[in-house]
Amino acid sequence: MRDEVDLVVPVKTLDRAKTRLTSATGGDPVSHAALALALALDTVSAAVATPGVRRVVTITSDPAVAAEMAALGVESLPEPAQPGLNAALEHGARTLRSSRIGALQADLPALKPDELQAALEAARGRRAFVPDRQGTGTTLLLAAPGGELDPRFGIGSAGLHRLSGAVALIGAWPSLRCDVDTEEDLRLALALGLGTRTANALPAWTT
Ligand SMILES: Nc1nc2c(ncn2[C@@H]2O[C@H](COP(=O)(O)OP(=O)(O)OP(=O)(O)O)[C@@H](O)[C@H]2O)c(=O)[nH]1
Ligand SMILES: C=C(OP(=O)(O)O)C(=O)O
Repeated sequence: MRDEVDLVVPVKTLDRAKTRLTSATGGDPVSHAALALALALDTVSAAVATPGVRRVVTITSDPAVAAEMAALGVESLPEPAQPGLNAALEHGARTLRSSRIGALQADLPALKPDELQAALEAARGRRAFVPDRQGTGTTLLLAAPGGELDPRFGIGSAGLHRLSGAVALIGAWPSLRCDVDTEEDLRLALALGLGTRTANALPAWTT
């Protein structure tokens, strides 16, 4: 039987999301929100297309994000009363009660389903994580089957996940490791091949 996983994807409200990318869209809030939404939609579309992913649920209190996700057939849960990324992920994991749960960041616009699939298989049933391309952050965290997610996202999360006993998965998965926080990240993701929504929302300087 295939070892399938349910993924929780956290998405901030668009007016607060991706502040380090603000300059990329010249400070225009409408273009910025469109880019932040496109990053999340391309990430989630790739996750949905991954054979080992059974279900994807976003955690967001932004109705515009929830509506766009619903159009992809993806359910959204509102954020819990406790603020913060890890609280949102814990809430999602508790609500889903999946046999195997994972957390995927929502800013992977070049994500390729075959790379996500390869990482899921490399975990081989262990609690595991994929570091971002710099090796300091985390793009994917997987619980062991039946186990807790125990998310420790935030500054230096790769080290924190390692210290908490999760296995670091390092493979030739550039699209899975290329989270987009800055203009430089966006250029790298562009070179890897962006999803269509992000490609359409790109600022003028990329063309
Ligand atoms: N639901 C929810 N998602 C969050 C929260 N904080 C961060 N995220 C999401 O977690 C992922 C990783 O966060 P970051 O890479 O720091 O993204 P960000 O906070 O939008 O970007 P910056 O403002 O530049 O820090 C992104 O998908 C965010 O949307 C939160 O409090 N709630
Ligand atoms: C929250 C995280 O993302 P970033 O470092 O991209 O803000 C993380 O990697 O834990």
